Formats: sequence, structure tokens, C-alpha cells
Amino acid sequence: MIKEIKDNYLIWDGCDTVELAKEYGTPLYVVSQTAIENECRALQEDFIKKYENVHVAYASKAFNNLAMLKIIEKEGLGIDVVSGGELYTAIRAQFPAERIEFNGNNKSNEELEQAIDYGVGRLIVDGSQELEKIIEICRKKGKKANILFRITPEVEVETHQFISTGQKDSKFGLPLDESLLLPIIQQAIQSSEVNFYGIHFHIGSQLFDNSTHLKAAEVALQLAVMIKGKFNYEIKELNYGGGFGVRYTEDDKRQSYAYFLDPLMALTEDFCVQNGLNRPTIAIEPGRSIVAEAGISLHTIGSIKTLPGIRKYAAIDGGMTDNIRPGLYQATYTGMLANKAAQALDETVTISGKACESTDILIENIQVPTIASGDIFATFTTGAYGYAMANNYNKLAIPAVVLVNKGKADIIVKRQTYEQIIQNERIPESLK
Ligand SMILES: Cc1ncc(COP(=O)(O)O)c(C=O)c1O
Ligand SMILES: N[C@@H](CCCC[NH3+])C(=O)O
Repeated sequence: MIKEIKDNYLIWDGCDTVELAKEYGTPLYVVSQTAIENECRALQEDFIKKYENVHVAYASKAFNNLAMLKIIEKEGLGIDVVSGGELYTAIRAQFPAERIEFNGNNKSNEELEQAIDYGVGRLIVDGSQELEKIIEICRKKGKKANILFRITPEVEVETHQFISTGQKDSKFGLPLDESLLLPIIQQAIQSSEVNFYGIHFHIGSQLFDNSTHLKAAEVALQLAVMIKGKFNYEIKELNYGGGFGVRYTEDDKRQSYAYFLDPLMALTEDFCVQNGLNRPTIAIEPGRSIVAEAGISLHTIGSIKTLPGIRKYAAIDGGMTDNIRPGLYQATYTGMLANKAAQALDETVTISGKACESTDILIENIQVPTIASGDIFATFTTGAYGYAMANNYNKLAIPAVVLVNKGKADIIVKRQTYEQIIQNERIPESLK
């Protein structure tokens, strides 16, 4: 059990959250190593051990830092990175290069050189200009890169519009247009600077229905048949992306990995048999589902305001700076008072952040025990895209991250200091 309640306090992976708040201060991200490992092991059981010739690349954008990458490495998964900064972190964590995949719709020359120098396992190419750049860099360096092309499979997913990526009008990937796709695939096949591995898609995030992955897989498989027909070339790999939904509130009915992957693998195997293809390697790229539910955020309740006949606001010492998702996607969360965890819920409050934005509301109308300044509020499911999207708006410092594991706690990211926030600022001579 990751979450427990003992003596009226919330315990997270064996650690007393009220003690953690005291020791490390708030706002604080608390991430359970056990929960992350459980997710990795579920992927091992439901996918890696169950099927031959498959692999998982954790989409590290969800939560990218040295300690997290070490956990992922030890659990035997690969990673997906999307920037020089994420790749740099992976290099500093000594993450095995061959297990790294590099995504992104606008990789710079510097980023591509960094990736090719480190020898990343796969570059997921997002457009024809990028292929040209890769070929040129490989030629210059005398190296060969393994590439997949990201396509937009033109499926509409059921999720917030802002986190949907597989629709026709998308900045990501190559459109399903033969006049664009076929020449660049031919170029990749013929190039001696790249190994053309195959096709990649990622259709969106926080999905609960497996049907869109299935539709998209069929599109990618049809493309594999077309490539074989036109160029007598069998692709080696298909990457079906990530997007598996997690439980933020009771309305989210989380599905197992098997719910998504068993039908996907069955469809793939059947399709390949029927169309005379060797079944390619199948890769997936889950981010959120590996780390979201492992993480909670702790905040201290500060100012409390009652607007008669309207609502009661309780403000936390952070907000959209450490969790931008409610402001950005109207994302919903749930939480509890960590220091009153066993008490009756007897009032309804709205938890607001402290940023100077009206949209900085963490949770509207949540039931809590009688709330007071100084209480510790724990928000659940903040492990993914929380710390990862933290920012310095209003010059608030990025909180610390503590990794907890069966009663032991260790800091993995220190709290940012004000000095660090302004360390790159300069007063020009003309203003002195
Ligand atoms: C290319 C790519 N792969 C994987 C992911 C991970 O998605 P999720 O965190 O929903 O599993 C994303 C983000 O949506 C992505 O853009
Ligand atoms: N950051 C988003 C997901 C985007 C995933 C990347 N394509 C979220 O918090 O839901």
C-alpha cells in the first residue's frame, strides 16, 4: 500500500507526509519509488515478458531527472527524450545510449549532433527537413543513425483538445499524404547515413479507450504494407506511442496496460500474418502512467477567506507554478488534509494557488475537515507533468522533490533558491 492513514496523518510509501513537510518545507513533491517500480513491473508482465520483440521507452518529459532515469534504467526500460536538456540529463545519468529514443517536432542541429554523438538508439524524425539535417550530420561524423518517421494517423481521441496529437491538423509528425511520405521514406531507405527502422505515432494523452490506438495501429500497418509494395522493404519497428490514462479523480477509470496492449498486439500479429509481413518490433512510449500516481504534492494552507453565500477559499503556498495542469487543461485533482487524514469531512472549500492569476485554482469545491491555516494539503496524482512543467512565474521557487521508498526519504531535487532564480540576470552598465 503506497497510501496509508496512521494516527490521523497521511503516510506515503511508508513516510509520514506531515513530517516530510516539516523537514523539507512546502511546497514539496513526494514521489514513491515503490509505485514507479510497480508500474515498470506491470509493463514487464503485461508487455515485455508476454510478447517477444517489444520494448518500452518511458516518455521522460513526464518527470525527467537524474534519480528517475536511474530507476527506469534499473527497471530495464528505455527512455524517450524530446530536447537537448532531457538528453543532457540522460547523459549525466549515464543512461545507456542504445535505449534512448529522441522525439520532437523541431530538433535543432545542436540537439541532433548531441544525440548522434551520444549514439542514441533511435531518432524519431518529424519531417523532411529533419531527415536532411540528420543525413548531413551523419555524413560529417561518419556515423549512421537509426530512424523512424512519426506520422499523424488522423484519428480523433477523446481527451482534452490541448493534449491531442494524432489529428490531421497537428504540428507533430508527417501527414498521411503519399506525395510527401513516399519520397522521404524512399530517401531514408536509400541513404547510407541512416537505417530506416519504421513508423511512429503518438495520438494523445490521458486516454481510457483502446479503440483509437487500434485505429492508428491499423493506419501504420497499412503504411508498412505500402512501403513493402512500393520499395520491397519491410519495416523493422512500429512505435505506438503512449497516452494511457491515469486516475486523477474517481471519474477516471484507469485501465490496465493489458487492456490497451493485448488487442493492439493481437491486431498487429493478425494483420502481419494476413498481409505477409514479418511482425516488426513493437515499441510503446508511456510517460504519465508510469509516474503520475506515484507522486503527491504537499502545500501549507495559508490565507483562508469566506465569501458569504459564494464560497470559502483556502490558499496554498504554491499553485500553477508547481502544477499548471488545472490552469492549462482544466484538469481536475483530488486531495486531502494530510494532518487531519482521519477526520470527518465537514466543510467545502476551494483550494487556490498564490499566483496572480484568476485561473490559479487547484481544486474547486473539495470536502475537507474544518480547515485552518498551517494545515498540510496533499494533492494526489501529481507525479507526471507537475515538477516537469514547474515554472518561476511570479518568481516563485521550484519546489524540492523527495523520493520515498518503504519508509525512507531522500531528496532528489533540491528546492530552488531566490539566488538561483536570478542567477542569470545582469544589470547593464548603462543602468548602474
Ligand atoms: C511523442 C510522445 N510520446 C509519448 C508521450 C507520452 O504520453 P503519456 O504521458 O500520455 O503516456 C507523449 C506525450 O503526450 C508524446 O508526445
Ligand atoms: N503535459 C501534458 C501532456 C502532454 C504530453 C506531451 N505530448 C499534461 O500534463 O497532460
